[in-house]
Amino acid sequence: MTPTGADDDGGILTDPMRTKGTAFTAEERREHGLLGLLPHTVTTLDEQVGRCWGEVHRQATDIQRYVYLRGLQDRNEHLFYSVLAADVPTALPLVYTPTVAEGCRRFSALWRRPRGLYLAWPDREHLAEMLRNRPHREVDVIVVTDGQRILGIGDQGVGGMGIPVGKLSLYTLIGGIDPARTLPILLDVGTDNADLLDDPFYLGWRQRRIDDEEYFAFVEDFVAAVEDEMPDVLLQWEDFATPHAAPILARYRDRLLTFNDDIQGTAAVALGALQGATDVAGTRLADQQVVMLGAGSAGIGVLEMVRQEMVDQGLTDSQARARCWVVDVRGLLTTDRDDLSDDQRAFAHDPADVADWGLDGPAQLGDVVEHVTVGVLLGLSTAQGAFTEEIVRTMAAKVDRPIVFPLSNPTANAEARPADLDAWTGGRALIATGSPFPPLHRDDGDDVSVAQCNNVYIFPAVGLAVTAARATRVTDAMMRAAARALGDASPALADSRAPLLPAWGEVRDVADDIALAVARQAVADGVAPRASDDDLRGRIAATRWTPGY
Ligand SMILES: NC(=O)C1=CN([C@@H]2O[C@H](COP(=O)(O)OP(=O)(O)OC[C@H]3O[C@@H](n4cnc5c(N)ncnc54)[C@H](O)[C@@H]3O)[C@@H](O)[C@H]2O)C=CC1
Ligand SMILES: CC(=O)C(=O)O
Ligand SMILES: [Mg+2]
Repeated sequence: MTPTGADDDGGILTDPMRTKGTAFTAEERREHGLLGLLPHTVTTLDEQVGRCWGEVHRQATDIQRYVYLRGLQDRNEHLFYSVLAADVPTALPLVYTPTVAEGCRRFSALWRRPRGLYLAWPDREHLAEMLRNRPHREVDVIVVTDGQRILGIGDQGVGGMGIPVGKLSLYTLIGGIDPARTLPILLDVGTDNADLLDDPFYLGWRQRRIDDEEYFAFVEDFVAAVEDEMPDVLLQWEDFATPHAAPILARYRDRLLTFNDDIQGTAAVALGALQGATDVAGTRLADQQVVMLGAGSAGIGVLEMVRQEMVDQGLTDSQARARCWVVDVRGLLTTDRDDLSDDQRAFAHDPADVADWGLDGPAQLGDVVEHVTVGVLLGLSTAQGAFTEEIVRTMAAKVDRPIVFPLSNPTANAEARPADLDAWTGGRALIATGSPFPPLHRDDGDDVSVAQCNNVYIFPAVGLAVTAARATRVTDAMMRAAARALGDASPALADSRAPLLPAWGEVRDVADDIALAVARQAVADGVAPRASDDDLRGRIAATRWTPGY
């Protein structure tokens, strides 16, 4: 509906980027022809925020809170971001993991309004036209998924769109990217989820996924169309299945401004958290045996950065690899397996390394923990409860401060619950999780927060950095710089009882610090124009969008 007042400016009341809702003043109501279209009382933004939080809390379930907040985002973006900013720790689990998983599962049933672009395979001849139909001309950041591996809940088809939408709202909340300059994209290439194919209300292209030859050709056409339409945009790949994620990154990382969040963002946050953890443990990463449960793109991506860090700390490449152990659904990665990709094979052990363990079949996680003095146990496996009491107690019997990160999302997929890890290790475990968990209770009555080791600490800051610095590529060194800057901000460095990662209340300031480190590295790597630290700081501040009328 367009108001028809004397100075009608084309629907300011219903434009989510410009509306103030009940906060339009009496003068503004007259000026824009809104008189009579709103209830009499003029409210402040703070009052609106209070009213909205009241509504959020009155909802019966988290998925209802998610639906309410998504609706608010579609109605009034300034108010939506003001609401999130007013209570980040409460808001984050509602717009992101774990609730967003349910939002993706029920995407078709919950459909309200369009947001972003749906690029479906049957429309592949019209990619350029579809990109030109984007709601906002100038775009700084795209998050794209094909919905095949959404968090740890598998193929959600078109419902995967919940993830780009959620991630981009955090680009704005934490990284200060103008919401009108963000674009969520869903590549709809079908789904292999039988429930969705049978669902009469499924809104995506109701076919099985296309084959790999067609798939990679479609992705190439998509990238080419993005290059034509938005040559400077940051293109973030999100929640692609492992067989597609690494090849896509390898193909495009030197061609445009792009990164894979699950591979590189996860690696950077994990390394940042490990910096605090090893400091508290009084060791170096290079002195640890590191076990990764899960050999998907996330697990291998993290280990690759762990390997680089160990080499930086003085190990040779082969010494570093020898300290990394990867266990997947079949067992330990060993060089005699014929089901490994090149990325996985790079972390496979010689079967001779485990020959004297006396095993009948492949070594499992329990075997590795029994025969190796494991200091760091990481989980990116989607396997709920895989860090069992026996495994954790065995590990904790050999090291003073076991570092245990169950990183799979959403909450139900976590490899262990922090309270259990804490109990099994007598409070010695240094813990970080992928999704939020309640704080740990201490005997002295204190509650200690559990760090949420999630790539949300990284991607908004990287987006802010490349936008501010006008970078043209995302280099490995830039992701390492992000990890170091995050690690430097670990509260555990100053207080060994504190969480391994900064509190959500500080996350925007930390994002500024990470962005400066990343931008500086972009300049050093020659992928951004020369600029002094002061220039970069100024540009980061100028890029930052904050909500308000
Ligand atoms: N905390 C964070 O920031 C992030 C967390 N993740 C989480 O990581 C998880 C994995 O993601 P991807 O690597 O893309 O998935 P993926 O499905 O490609 O890989 C899963 C891996 O775990 C292994 N696995 C599955 N069940 C297992 C079991 N019972 N025992 C041992 N290994 C098992 C599989 O063999 C495979 O190697 C997801 O839950 C995702 O939400 C991913 C990115 C970021
Ligand atoms: C956090 C994230 O990117 C994931 O679980 O896939
Ligand atoms: Mg992801």
